[in-house]
Amino acid sequence: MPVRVTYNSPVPEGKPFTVAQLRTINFGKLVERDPQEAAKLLEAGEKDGFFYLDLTTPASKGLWKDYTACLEVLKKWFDTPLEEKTQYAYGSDVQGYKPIGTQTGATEKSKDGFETLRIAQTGLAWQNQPLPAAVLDQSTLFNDFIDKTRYHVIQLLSSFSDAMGLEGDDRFERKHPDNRPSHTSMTFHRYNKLGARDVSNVGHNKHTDISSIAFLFAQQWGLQVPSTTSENSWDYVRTQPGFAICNVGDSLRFLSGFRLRSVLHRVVPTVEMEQTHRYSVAYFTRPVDGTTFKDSEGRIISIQDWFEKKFDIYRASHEEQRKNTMLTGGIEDAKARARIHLREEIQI
Ligand SMILES: O=C(O)CCC(=O)C(=O)O
Ligand SMILES: [Fe+2]
Repeated sequence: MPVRVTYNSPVPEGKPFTVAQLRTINFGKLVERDPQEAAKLLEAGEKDGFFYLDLTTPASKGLWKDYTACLEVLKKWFDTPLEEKTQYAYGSDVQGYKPIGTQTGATEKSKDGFETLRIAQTGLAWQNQPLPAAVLDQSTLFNDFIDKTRYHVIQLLSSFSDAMGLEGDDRFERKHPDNRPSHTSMTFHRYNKLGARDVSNVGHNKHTDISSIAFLFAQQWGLQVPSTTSENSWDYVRTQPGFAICNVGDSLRFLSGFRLRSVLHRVVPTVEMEQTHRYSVAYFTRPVDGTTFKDSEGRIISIQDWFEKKFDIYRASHEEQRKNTMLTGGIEDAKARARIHLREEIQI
């Protein structure tokens, strides 16, 4: 029986849709080093690869509030003319502006439907690729937001290490020291509403993330993960205020010897996006430069190489993307897909 709900639907009224049921991890309990919560985190990492992180306790230091304040700044900035925004398009995949349509879209032959402003880990201070004044004028706010998000991610990495019994240099957080360069980046996305993009610009094609952990703030429908039950069908990920949506990326999958799951996901236009832009903010945490691991093609590869190859694949044609395991990490077969433990059928 469909469940009655009170929130908006991603699809036109009366049409059914399915929602992935993810585990929720309490950040406060991880900080207290509660072994049961760390075990639950490990289970979420092994089985689903995606989980909610409850940021509503004091342990989160007001992170959600910082996110909403930064988002307001970016919403205004995204509304400035394209010529203004392209001044910040440095061709970098960690810093500055990316216009719409540079990657493949969610449907065959389409291009992506989102623009981004990226802030590299130390990017607020970069003189050679400066960020827009709107961001630099609020650098304390943005620095706080990045630092607090990072604090959460390092805790997650440390809790994964605890739950897996890792010691010394094998611990995941040890691959992410603050004082070494990395390709970590805070990324603000705007998925343009229908009138503000070409119809051939469609969402964000299926992929796994390069990151060790991707830490997502979103308040609107659009994100999907593969359905547990049928090939080629997808479940929506529900957003909840005060909760981040976290996922394991390729780097952590590889560093964990394939024990943790890096899950396929994509973003599709929703009914809301006929009228309204969709915004999401992702902190893509990447191990420091020089970190190596065995990838899904069996090669020993550095994080910088994986990063470059993966971005080439994000930009390649759909046909090119199908030629190897880089885009999806080789996890598209039915067995690998059928892991997220429950789903809910909904009709509004
Ligand atoms: O916008 C989202 O909800 C997810 C974005 C995403 O998957 C990505 O940028 O890698
Ligand atoms: Fe992603």
